[in-house]
Amino acid sequence: MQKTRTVTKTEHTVPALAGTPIVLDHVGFTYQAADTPSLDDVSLTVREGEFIVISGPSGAGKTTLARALSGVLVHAYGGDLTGSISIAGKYADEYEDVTDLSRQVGMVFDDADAQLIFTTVEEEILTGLETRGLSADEVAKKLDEIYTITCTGHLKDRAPHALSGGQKQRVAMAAALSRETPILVLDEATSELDKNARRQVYMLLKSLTDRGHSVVLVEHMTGETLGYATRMIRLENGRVVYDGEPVAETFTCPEIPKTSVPGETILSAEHLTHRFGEVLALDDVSLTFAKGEIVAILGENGSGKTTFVKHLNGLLCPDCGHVVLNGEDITGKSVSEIAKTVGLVFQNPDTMLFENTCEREILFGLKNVGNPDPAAARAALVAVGLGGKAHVNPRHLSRGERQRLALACVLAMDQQIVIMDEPTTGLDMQESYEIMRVLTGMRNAGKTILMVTHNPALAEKFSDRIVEMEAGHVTAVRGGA
Ligand SMILES: Nc1ncnc2c1ncn2[C@@H]1O[C@H](COP(=O)(O)OP(=O)(O)OP(=O)(O)O)[C@@H](O)[C@H]1O
Ligand SMILES: Nc1ncnc2c1ncn2[C@@H]1O[C@H](COP(=O)(O)OP(=O)(O)OP(=O)(O)O)[C@@H](O)[C@H]1O
Repeated sequence: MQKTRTVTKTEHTVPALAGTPIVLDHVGFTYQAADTPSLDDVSLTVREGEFIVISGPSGAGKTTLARALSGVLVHAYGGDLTGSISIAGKYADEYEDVTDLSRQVGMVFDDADAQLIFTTVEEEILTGLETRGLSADEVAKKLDEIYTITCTGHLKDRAPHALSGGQKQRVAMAAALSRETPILVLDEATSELDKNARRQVYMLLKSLTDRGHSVVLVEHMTGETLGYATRMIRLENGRVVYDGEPVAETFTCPEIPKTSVPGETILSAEHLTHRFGEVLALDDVSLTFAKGEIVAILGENGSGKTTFVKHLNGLLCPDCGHVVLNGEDITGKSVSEIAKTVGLVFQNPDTMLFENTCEREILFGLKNVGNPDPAAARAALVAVGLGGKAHVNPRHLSRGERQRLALACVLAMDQQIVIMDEPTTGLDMQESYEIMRVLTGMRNAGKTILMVTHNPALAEKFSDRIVEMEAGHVTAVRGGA
């Protein structure tokens, strides 16, 4: 039977202390569509000048905690809420709405697309600055500073929706920073940034906390935040299991034997060139891929990685050059024709999930290749650790769970070539290793795996070759593990 629930007002169990940025007192939350709580009796106080990093496995409740800390849980989500949330001296339900909250709390969530609404990058950033009552000179100076810090100046006249994934994240971050709110809550807001950009963001956040701002950052690459964060909170099953000094988290990297050697060439890209208007995204790129190998593609944001892989399954057609699959020129063929052999998991899994249960999601793809076998769908869910979620709506999964569901969809289709655009986004190191275990098993069975990643350590450890890209060019191809 369907339960009906609404958000209850937060209980005013502790005084909303003026001068204390955030206080959660015994907060519990169960989403309307869920049976178990996503937050369970969480109490914590965020003080001025703190830089808190929140870690935990996917589905632990980190995003839900970020929504509670920023107050949006009270104003934008249906469910059962217990305990009290106070922000900058007021209870969360005393704010009128999310806009009212946003004067105190800057929020950046992992889905940059949903946050970028203006027609140019400059407008996204200026809008925040203009809310602050600065003079025209001050606005111009701040704008320059933000461009420099977030490396977005060269994108200022571009349309935000037509940027690369990491470029969008940089702009969403720049827009939030421009408001200089006393509190910043960032939920996996650096997940698609290259390593250099991530470090720049951490440095910037540290400088804000040195000036008294409070920062809460949900992050899987916790090791990279050491030296910047002042406190670490680890969540598991909706509960705080660690709250203290930042520490290096330990993960066990599986030793997976390599039982195959790369075989004959299965796929080649020949002199691919692609322009988006003025932007030369790919410039004469040639690469070949063999049966039974894992190839990692690395490169800074906007270097052309996604554009390249979209040519390999027919999503993009080159201006010049060819794609050859199993000896046949497939340039210009449709995605559905190529899908029998080549599977692609997008950078943002949400763009490929639209059914109302996880099992149906996988069966949809299987129908397209003429094999709608529920047993194959279940086996794929088990392989990615979602065995218990067959009947759950994909929209009710956490980001990391959705990422794993997208992988299950291609796993079930059993294609010869699997391309994954950032397969471990939204996953912690342990879960990333588990994904690599699945991919390595496929490689050992003779399949070809291409993965775009911003995690050089994962690439070194698990790939047979590493391709490096820069400004639309391949700059290096070298051996991996
Ligand atoms: N809108 C929703 N409706 C129902 N259940 C939800 C909803 N959003 C999240 N959940 C469930 O709440 C639990 C916690 O999700 P949450 O997104 O907070 O986890 P997370 O730790 O941020 O995970 P990730 O690292 O994968 O993003 C998950 O089991 C998820 O399936
Ligand atoms: N639809 C589009 N319209 C215009 N320009 C685009 C479009 N998609 C990508 N670009 C531009 O093409 C270049 C390459 O983008 P691409 O998405 O391939 O980079 P990427 O290496 O995958 O980056 P990231 O690591 O940020 O995901 C970037 O300058 C980007 O702004």
